[in-house]
Amino acid sequence: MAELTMHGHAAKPAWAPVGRPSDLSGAGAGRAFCQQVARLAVRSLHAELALYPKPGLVSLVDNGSHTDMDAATFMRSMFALRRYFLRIVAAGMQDASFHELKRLGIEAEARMLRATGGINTHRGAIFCRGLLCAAIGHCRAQGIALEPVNIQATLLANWGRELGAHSGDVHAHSHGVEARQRYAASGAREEGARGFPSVFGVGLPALRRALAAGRALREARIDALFALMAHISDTNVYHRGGSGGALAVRRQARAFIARGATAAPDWEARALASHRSFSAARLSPGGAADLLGAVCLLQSVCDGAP
Ligand SMILES: CC(C)(COP(=O)(O)OP(=O)(O)OC[C@H]1O[C@@H](n2cnc3c(N)ncnc32)[C@H](O[C@H]2O[C@H](COP(=O)(O)OP(=O)(O)OP(=O)(O)O)[C@@H](O)[C@H]2O)[C@@H]1O)[C@@H](O)C(=O)NCCC(=O)NCCS
Ligand SMILES: Nc1ncnc2[nH]cnc12
Repeated sequence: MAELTMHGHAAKPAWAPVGRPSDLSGAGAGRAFCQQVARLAVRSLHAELALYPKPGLVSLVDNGSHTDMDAATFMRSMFALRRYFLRIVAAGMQDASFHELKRLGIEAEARMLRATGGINTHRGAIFCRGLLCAAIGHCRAQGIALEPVNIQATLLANWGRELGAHSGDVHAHSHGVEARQRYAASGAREEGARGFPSVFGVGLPALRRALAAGRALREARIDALFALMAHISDTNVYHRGGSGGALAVRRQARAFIARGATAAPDWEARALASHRSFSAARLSPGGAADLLGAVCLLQSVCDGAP
């Protein structure tokens, strides 16, 4: 979205800078900004879903490792989250407390589960992208340039302390909790507590590098996904494949990257081979998929990408 290209405020936004939080309740510039970021957040959910091939993951082409959800399930979830993103950008603009963001996140999870008939499509996305939206809103309200480094710093400065202490009170028996207990694996909570270093320090740089090297957006997103798979501790992978599965995911992703990722002429065949082998083993890097979507959101907000 061209209007959101605001590196260091160099490009002119299509609306006046937001000065007053009261704009949010009316049809003013604040509301327009919230709507646009919410649209980009939903679009980032779609970008992640539409990307193919993604090892073991659901796309518009097939269901990968999943028997209980398909692209239609994700689309229903996506539409159910529109208002959440709008509200959480607005909350960030209005200096909301962590407690308020968490309340919005929990409410959004309930809406997602209603829309999908109880299937967890986007819990990780609700958490990570919700916090990013709040930080983007806060930056905007404070006149801080929408650059990745500022968004991450804003996230940590405003909600980092509570994120660090965010423990078992939401889902005491989640797959993430189980992975932590059984395998000492970190997951979404640890990512959040550190300001999503995998998004800012791994996924986004991989995507930008691929684009700078002249590759298309699709290839750049594949590179970002494999970079994330090689790097993160994905509790969804631990839940389905244990430590052996987690090791296999990292190894395959590293091998893909070592061969040049999407710069290699046969990258698509190798990504497809990973997709088939993950699907056969029921492995699903859902955490990496969520973080890839967050990368797509940041790229559209900070770089003005589609
Ligand atoms: C902090 C919470 C988000 C919860 O975290 P917790 O540690 O309790 O873990 P989970 O409940 O398991 O959910 C975490 C989801 O985050 C994704 N994820 C995994 N690893 C990482 C990672 N390293 N970094 C970032 N994100 C990660 C992952 O989401 C994807 O997996 C989903 C499928 O998961 P699951 O249902 O476990 O597995 P299935 O394969 O469906 O299992 P079967 O039943 O088929 O066997 C997939 O859809 C992706 O979304 C994890 O699921 C949370 O508790 C919390 O606080 N929430 C409310 C507050 C909130 O959102 N606030 C926002 C603003 S503060
Ligand atoms: N495309 C996808 N397939 C499976 N799990 C996911 N979690 C987030 N995106 C996903």
